Amino acid sequence: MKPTGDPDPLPPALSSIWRLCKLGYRHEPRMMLAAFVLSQLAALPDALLALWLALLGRGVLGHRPRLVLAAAIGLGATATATWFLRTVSTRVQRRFRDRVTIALESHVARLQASVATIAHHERPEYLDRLAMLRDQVFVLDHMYMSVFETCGWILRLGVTVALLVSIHPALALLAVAALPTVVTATWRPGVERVAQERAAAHDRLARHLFTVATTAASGKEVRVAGIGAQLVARRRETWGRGHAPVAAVRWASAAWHALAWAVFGLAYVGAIAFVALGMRAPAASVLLVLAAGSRLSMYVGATVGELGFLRGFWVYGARRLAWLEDYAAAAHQAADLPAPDALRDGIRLERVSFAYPGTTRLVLDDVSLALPAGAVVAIVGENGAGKSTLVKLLAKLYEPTSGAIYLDDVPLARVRPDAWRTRLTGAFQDFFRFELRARHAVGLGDVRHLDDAEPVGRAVARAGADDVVARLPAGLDTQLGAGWPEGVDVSFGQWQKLALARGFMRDRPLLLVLDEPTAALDAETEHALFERYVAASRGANDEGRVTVLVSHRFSTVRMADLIVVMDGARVVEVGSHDALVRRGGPYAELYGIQAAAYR
Ligand SMILES: Nc1ncnc2c1ncn2[C@@H]1O[C@H](COP(=O)(O)OP(=O)(O)OP(=O)(O)O)[C@@H](O)[C@H]1O
Repeated sequence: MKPTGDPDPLPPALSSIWRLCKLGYRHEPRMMLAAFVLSQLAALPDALLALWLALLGRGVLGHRPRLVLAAAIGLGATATATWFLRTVSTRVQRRFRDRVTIALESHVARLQASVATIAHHERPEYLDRLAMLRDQVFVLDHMYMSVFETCGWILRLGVTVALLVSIHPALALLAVAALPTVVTATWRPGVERVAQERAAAHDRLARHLFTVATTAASGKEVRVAGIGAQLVARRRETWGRGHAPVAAVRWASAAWHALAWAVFGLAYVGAIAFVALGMRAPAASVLLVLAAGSRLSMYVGATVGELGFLRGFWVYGARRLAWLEDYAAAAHQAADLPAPDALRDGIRLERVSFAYPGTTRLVLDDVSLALPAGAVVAIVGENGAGKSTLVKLLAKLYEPTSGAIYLDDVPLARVRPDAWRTRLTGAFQDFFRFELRARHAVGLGDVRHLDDAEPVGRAVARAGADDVVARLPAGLDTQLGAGWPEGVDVSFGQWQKLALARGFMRDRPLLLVLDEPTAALDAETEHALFERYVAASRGANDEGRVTVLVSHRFSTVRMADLIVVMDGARVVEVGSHDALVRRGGPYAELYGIQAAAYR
């Protein structure tokens, strides 16, 4: 299974449920066993109620006081045992669910984070699956209860059918008459789910519009543009468009289900007539058929209801989870090598082409390139030329569609993503604002040193972010983000400097990627920063670290050892600043335009 291929089918239902059960058992073996056994025990007394009623009838009609007493004691004990076992079972189940929910949530979060590429964050069909799984994970613990309940109902059903067969074997047909309800109940959730999944894209859009209309991040632009009312109206319309077909499917499936219940109702009346008039059975037997038959309808209803619930909701949650497990495992399987300790020759791209998952347009087209060990390489080109994409491929956030990247002679595709990530660091133009204490917002760049003052201070200095920290009321201990108690907001440029510091946390990376991390800073600050950084990079760099810098500012770019010029998904020129200027090609032209603007 290739992470960037067609959307993989979901794994089969039964094996997914079994995997989820094993997962629960691995985390909470004793609680799970106790919850299961208690739920089955709680089911038994209830199923025997019909038997006590029949005995009671026989005792009363036959004037047998002992039988009446035994049946009355049996009825009393059943009621008490039902209440007691249900109470204990509910408590144990609640504890089991609380614990297993935490385990499941952590499992899903770990799986998502462990998927090396970010393709699954960008493909609509995967996003829909993940969105549904994220919603369901908080309630996936109910699936265990649903499985236990189903077993309990089947147990009750078995006991009840046995009681009916003890009167006449043909009465087992009453259970057969309930089959149409089983069919419709298992069919309904499937068709409803398909309709719901079709509406998932509308749901996601509706939720996105709601977030845009209500959150602080977009608040300023929404108000200035005055689009609040339109956003609300579009949200309502999107939601309606997604849900009208779902409602239609629900009505149709409900009609079929009602028809199936009518079939069972007729069979029930027929069974009573058969025993009372056809067999001329004693009144106690008729009583048993009446009680057991009515219970049978309840048990069949509950079993199919639970099965339907299991199938319609929990099974798909379990299947999505199993899919995510397989997806994460497949992404890891292909990569079995450790990251190299040092680069001897450098990083090589051989005929690399790339189209974003779910699209066919090549945004990198047959790119071959050598990034020498120890070099500072700048990538330049117009907007959309493919610079950031190239950086993302080097960071193994995506795999090339064709061609390969090599670290010396080791294919990057074979290097374990987690191992490669420990040897690379970087800062991106679309950095994330971690609203934590400033120390942690920087320290996250190397979690091993999250709380170490010295490495954090060094990274702040390297990024030239001392001035940002100096202005924070409590220095590195300041909470960032105005939405938090005592939190402060900082400017975009200040956020960017902190993100840059985060990128400088790792001490000896093999690859440092700087994808326009200073776009919000003025040209002079950027220039000074890189001058310092390039000098440091050319100094102690035994590991052959390659620095890749994407920038639109030629005053910075010219400092690089090697400049790669990209245009329309292709590399059009490679060389040093002087060589490229002498050559008089696209680089010289772009440089000339920018230099003239500054004169
Ligand atoms: N996640 C994505 N899915 C689909 N297409 C994408 C995605 N990200 C980028 N693209 C497309 O890939 C092409 C190259 O984008 P890329 O971000 O690599 O360009 P760039 O040279 O870094 O541009 P800029 O200078 O504006 O940052 C663009 O046409 C862009 O629209």
